[in-house]
Amino acid sequence: MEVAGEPIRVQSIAQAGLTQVPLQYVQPPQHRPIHSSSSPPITIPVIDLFGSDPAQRDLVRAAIGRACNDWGAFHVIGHGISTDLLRRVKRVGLTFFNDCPVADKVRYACDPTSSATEGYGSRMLERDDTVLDWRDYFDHHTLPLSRRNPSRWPHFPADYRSTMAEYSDRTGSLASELLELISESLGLPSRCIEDAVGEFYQNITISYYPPCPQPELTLGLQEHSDMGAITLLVQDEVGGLEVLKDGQWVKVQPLDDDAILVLLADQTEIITNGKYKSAQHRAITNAHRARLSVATFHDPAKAVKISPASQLLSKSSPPRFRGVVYGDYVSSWYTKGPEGKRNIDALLLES
Ligand SMILES: O=C(O)CCC(=O)C(=O)O
Ligand SMILES: [Fe+2]
Repeated sequence: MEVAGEPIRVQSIAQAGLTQVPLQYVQPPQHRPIHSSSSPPITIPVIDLFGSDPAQRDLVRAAIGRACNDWGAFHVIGHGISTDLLRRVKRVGLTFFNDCPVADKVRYACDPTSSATEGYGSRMLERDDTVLDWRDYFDHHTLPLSRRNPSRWPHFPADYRSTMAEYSDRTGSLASELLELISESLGLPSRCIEDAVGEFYQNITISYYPPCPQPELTLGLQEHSDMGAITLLVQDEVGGLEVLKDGQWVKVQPLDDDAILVLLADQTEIITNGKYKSAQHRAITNAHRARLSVATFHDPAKAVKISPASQLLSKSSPPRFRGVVYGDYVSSWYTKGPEGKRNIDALLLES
């Protein structure tokens, strides 16, 4: 089932045909998903970017402002990334997980002794005592170009590396355009958030959630908000992502192939002084079908200090967060665990 000495991959457990999940994957009752059809009948906003048509910019900016305010998450269409590329990125990911033998996959294993290293893995946190996610992943370091080394990515299928590189370039530009619109929606200069973040450190994580014999006891990915500035996410048609809205978990229904989900992440919440909140989300599992998602994270460099934008501060609007060096934020996230939004909450100043 496993190559000797290699950490367990969830896909191998799923393929062993167990009827019960191993205990390490069983969530405590308060974190178990409620598997019912009673998800609130509300859906995440869908915003058409109209291919960046300047004539539509006012309209788009206003829609983005509302979605950031109400949800911290929204779908975009009309974003200029071709449906063909979105399909290809999901297809190469799925082909790697489904069709590459385990012995080949583990050649790309990430370093299990430290967090966020590039490659094929399963555990997210450094702590040993946490409940494990029902998920395997492949993490790619994609931007800046000095970090990008496609020889560390799967060689199979043949177009894997070129597809990921193309997708990285396209999502990097889209993230930049979205941060401009988000800044403008708060009356800030277009480059305000991007200037605070600095050059993007982009990572792309393909998550693979095998079918799970006990979906009611497990989570594919525990509840968290992403730690960087902005995440762009595509998922296949299976579904399983949920976003927390006013204390309720709302299913993010997969849309047509061309929609991309935008999730505001913690550094944007800090830079906007809490005017926009990062989206808390999680992935649930199902008993029947494997699910795939591709998350593209845009983060500051580790040395960058993030603080609320000065333009948003005044006597009547004091800073709500302490400034933080991004590398320290990341270390604390991986050692303490996300537990919802505990890491950003720890930076809140008394008001
Ligand atoms: O699989 C998903 O839909 C969510 C993935 C995610 O939240 C993440 O990788 O941070
Ligand atoms: Fe996430």
